[in-house]
Amino acid sequence: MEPTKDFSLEGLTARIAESSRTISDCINQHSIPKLSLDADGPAEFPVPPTFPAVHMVRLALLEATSLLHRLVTGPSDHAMFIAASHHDTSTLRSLYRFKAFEAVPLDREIAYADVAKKIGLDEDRTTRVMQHAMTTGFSMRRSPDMWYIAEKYPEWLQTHPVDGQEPWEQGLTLAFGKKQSCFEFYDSEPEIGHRFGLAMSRLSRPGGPMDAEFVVRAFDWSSIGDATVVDVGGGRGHVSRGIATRFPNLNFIVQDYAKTLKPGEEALPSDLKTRFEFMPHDFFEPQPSNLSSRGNLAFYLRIILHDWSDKYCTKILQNLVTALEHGSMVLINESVMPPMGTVNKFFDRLGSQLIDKFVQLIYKWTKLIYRLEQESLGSPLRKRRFVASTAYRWTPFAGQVMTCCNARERTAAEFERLFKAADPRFHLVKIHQTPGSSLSILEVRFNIE
Ligand SMILES: C[S@@+](CC[C@H](N)C(=O)[O-])C[C@H]1O[C@@H](n2cnc3c(N)ncnc32)[C@H](O)[C@@H]1O
Repeated sequence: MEPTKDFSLEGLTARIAESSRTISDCINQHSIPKLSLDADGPAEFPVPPTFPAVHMVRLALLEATSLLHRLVTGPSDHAMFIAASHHDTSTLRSLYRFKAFEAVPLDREIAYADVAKKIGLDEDRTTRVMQHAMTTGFSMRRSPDMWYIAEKYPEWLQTHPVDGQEPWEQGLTLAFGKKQSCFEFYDSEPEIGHRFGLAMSRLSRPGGPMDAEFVVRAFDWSSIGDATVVDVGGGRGHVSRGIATRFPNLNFIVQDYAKTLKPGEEALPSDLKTRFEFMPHDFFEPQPSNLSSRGNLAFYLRIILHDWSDKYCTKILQNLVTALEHGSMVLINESVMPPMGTVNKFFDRLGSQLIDKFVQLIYKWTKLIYRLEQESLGSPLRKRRFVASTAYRWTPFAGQVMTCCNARERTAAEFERLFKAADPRFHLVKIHQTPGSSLSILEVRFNIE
């Protein structure tokens, strides 16, 4: 479906009607569960990926509905809603903090007064907070994996107009009065740290936006031969486990904070125990000098660099160098942002990993890839086969890492610059992308052009 050109009320509504019909027809003809917001309705868009054309239509429908909403709202009300949208997140946070989601049964209605009693808050404010949350579409029937929302970020910007690239230069510092990186904060607040660990594993769940299965498919892990993969900042080792079960030639060292590693080590299935080591290691320290005695090493960093500013990413990369040999492989598993304006407007602004899977198809079909490569990489890299992984620029993560970590999501060109700044011997060889994954694998080799 061609990008929307007619932004009039009539043009957008006609497009919405047409797209809706296509989706309904597909659902009816193939006995697919109907779209529904009921508690027992499908949790995700129910049309399977085997109907890629319908997913493109869905993308067009989301774009048109989002534009229609903006059109009808009008610029000044739209700006006002954006300015007030932090109340949406703050009410959800309140509900999360008081475990209100757990207090609402799945199978029956409950009075506000009873929720208030369960969570230990007064009825009036419980009611108001819940009602506000419900206006955002929350049915109050699921417990969300909440991310920290740095409401204090605008205040930070106002008082700190120069970016020192330090990880504590963000909203959390103002909100909690502690000059800490968000990871030091999680480490000092066990309950929140635990929640973050759970959220990370959940994002990688089967069918989730960062399904670990994509890691297995994006890259031919058998190509690195008999090797030990060092999963730097590997959390509970959940992603390494997925790779290990498919590639028996690989052993794994999972590095992270001791507290983070512990539940992963305890949950490791017995058949993987001989192939895994959980090694507490701070990635701001050089890799242990005895690591090279482990034979062929490959380093793997998944969703690590996006948590840090360039200054700190440079240190993380430089700390690998003591353990690298000529030709060593460093695999960076991250979102690679496409340039602004090259994607569907809905995703430019809002982002959604759910639809991302189909955008690869759009790229293929519309030959956008070549343009993207040229625009994002510039002439020296033009001949290489780079494929932008994510179709959206402003992901929830881009906002999250900016406001909570003083960090950033990066384009392919920004990654390339980062590798060179860390050490000119790092060479970005290829960006591996699997349709469906919101993350790419950037294959970096040490000292090999
Ligand atoms: C965004 S999570 C990614 C976890 C895992 N790689 C994944 O893909 O799910 C970032 C991880 O970096 C870890 N981390 C943060 N600072 C660290 C440090 N200085 N040294 C080692 N690990 C660190 C965190 O504990 C967390 O597990």
